[in-house]
Amino acid sequence: MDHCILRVALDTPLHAVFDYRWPCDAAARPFPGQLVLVPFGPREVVGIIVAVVDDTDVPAEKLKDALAVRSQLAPLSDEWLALAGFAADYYQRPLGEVALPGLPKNLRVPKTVALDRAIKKLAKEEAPHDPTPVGMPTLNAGQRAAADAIGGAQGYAPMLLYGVTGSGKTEVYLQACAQVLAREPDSQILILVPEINLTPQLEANIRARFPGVTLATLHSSLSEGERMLHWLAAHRGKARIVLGTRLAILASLPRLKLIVIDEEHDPSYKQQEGLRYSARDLAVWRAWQLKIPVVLGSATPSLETWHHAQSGRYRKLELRERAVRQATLPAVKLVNMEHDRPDGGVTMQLKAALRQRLERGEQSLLFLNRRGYAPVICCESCGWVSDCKRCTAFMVLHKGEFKLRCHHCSLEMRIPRHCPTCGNVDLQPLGRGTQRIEENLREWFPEARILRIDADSTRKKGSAQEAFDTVHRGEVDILIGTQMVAKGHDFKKLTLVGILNPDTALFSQDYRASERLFAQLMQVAGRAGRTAQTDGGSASEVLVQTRYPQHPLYAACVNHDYDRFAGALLAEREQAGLPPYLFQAMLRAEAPELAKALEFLLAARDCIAHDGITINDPIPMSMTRVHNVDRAQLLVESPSRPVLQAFLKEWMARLRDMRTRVKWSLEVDPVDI
Ligand SMILES: Nc1ncnc2c1ncn2[C@@H]1O[C@H](COP(=O)(O)OP(=O)(O)OP(=O)(O)O)[C@@H](O)[C@H]1O
Ligand SMILES: [Zn+2]
Repeated sequence: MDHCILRVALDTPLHAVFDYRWPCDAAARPFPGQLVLVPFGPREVVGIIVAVVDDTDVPAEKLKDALAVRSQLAPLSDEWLALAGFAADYYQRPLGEVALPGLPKNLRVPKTVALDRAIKKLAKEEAPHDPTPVGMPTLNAGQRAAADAIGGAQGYAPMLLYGVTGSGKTEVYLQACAQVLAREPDSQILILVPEINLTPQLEANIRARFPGVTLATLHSSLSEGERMLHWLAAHRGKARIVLGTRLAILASLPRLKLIVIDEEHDPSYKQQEGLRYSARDLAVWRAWQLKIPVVLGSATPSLETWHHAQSGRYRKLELRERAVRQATLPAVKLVNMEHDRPDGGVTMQLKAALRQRLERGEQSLLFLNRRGYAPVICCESCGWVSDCKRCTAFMVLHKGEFKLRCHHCSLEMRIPRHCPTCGNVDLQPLGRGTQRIEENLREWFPEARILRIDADSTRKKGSAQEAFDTVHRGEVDILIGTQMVAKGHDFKKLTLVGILNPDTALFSQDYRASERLFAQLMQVAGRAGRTAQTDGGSASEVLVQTRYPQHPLYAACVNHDYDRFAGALLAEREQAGLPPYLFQAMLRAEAPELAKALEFLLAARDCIAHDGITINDPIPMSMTRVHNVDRAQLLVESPSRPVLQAFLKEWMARLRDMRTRVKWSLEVDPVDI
């Protein structure tokens, strides 16, 4: 028998593809995109065939045989391989490290039991496809125009759906989907949401509207069995709508015809470890590659997207009003904490507003982006504070569990009974987290039904969903939560939002902080007043507690004036030479001692000529130490993306050759500076 050479991408940090021999006749060669089981060191691993060739430079005695080709699975398409290839190139990672983690775990194991079972199960479920939507509401003129623009778009068409909170962007997506599904019987649509908690609401909407359409979801809380089935349904073209979080951008979708990115401004679209990709940016590339439309929806678009919309690169579709008749944007009011001094974190004015809502049976939401009871405890007699011994951070008080916990390295300890340095027994919590506000609320409003939603209260699988359902059913009077409650949710009975302590972000050294704060405030404010007021109901309002009521960011919030605020920020960025007018990459280094990390970064800076590139000085990261390692960073900038990309490629090759024990990584288009 003859043989061929399979060139295989494997999930390893090595920047290479690996050749294997595969005995077969010329007519029965495997295809690129097929999965293959190969020996790799002492293990057997699954890789992706990227090419099938006749010869290899690997000497015959070293060349190993591939063990099995997964012929029961159709090959991943050339387009999918190109997408993974682009992501690998752009983010400077090996192809296998990008492509393989995008596949369900059960596909990447030596045994095929799970795969075979899933294939059988899917074959049994063959359902007729009927794209006819049911119960579609009548759209208002703005929604209609937007839905037609999206549904009717042909070829590569990036669009920004810029619609105020509650303007009914979801309906626009659904109607656009209906048009695409009706026009192209085989088509697939990918819808991304930033956060897993937003999937159930949208999933229910989609199922209700398209009962004859197969929907697959892809997010991190699926079991491996479910993930395999859903992934396979997408890969085989059976799932017509795929709804997922950022990882779904790498789903195999052979007949993809439309991509929707909801809440496109959300930082969760950026993966913050390993392959640090932006699902939004990859979505736009994927649309360009496939020559299909892509919609980015938001009430507070990212400045990158806004910039493209202003320059005409993206088409701007606008929804200026709330979708529900008589629902209006809430009145945003600033409460000056210098005059109305908060007691227990809440001002008199906000307390009165809460009481009024309670009396009327309406819901309120308090937003505080800090979980735990108090961010730190201290000794008032000697000044001791609860530092984490492993991080540049405080140990947060979790009173109910009698624990101090570091939110960065997860170190836990019992709350000390007395000060570790002076023995004083009177240790005080400083500042407030959501748990402490919850405790205060229960004291002030003993009759109210109070619910806290944050990462701590929703640890158990399914508990977040349960909590949100409770709110939707109207069984909560006051909801207190972190950014988890701020996004996308359509709370129908909410008429008051209180924002407790937003000021700290005003003085951050990260130039993106104000963009983020503004978006967050507008988003959380947007949860209020989403339905028409019945007679006697309260007008919806948002109270922002601040010490800086003069700050222009708050003025923009009061006026719901995203346009002007974004315009001003963009002008500032242009003047200061910052993204989106400049392109960046961040090299980070970690070592047990800061000096070693800085030393590596200095060597990295000096190891290469860099025309057209600015390399800044290495600096310690603002949170320098995490889990006993010190971290430093080096920012690289260029006004030209291609110039930066070419430089990074060469630079990374040099760094990989450099012998160092320092752990380093590169982030392209960093979001946290
Ligand atoms: N044409 C319509 N007629 C009546 N109600 C509508 C219409 N379109 C949307 N709605 C309702 O308006 C509410 C807000 O819609 P949706 O949640 O889609 O807003 P959104 O634009 O996504 O807001 P956000 O940016 O805050 O997430 C929903 O309750 C929805 O059912
Ligand atoms: Zn720590």
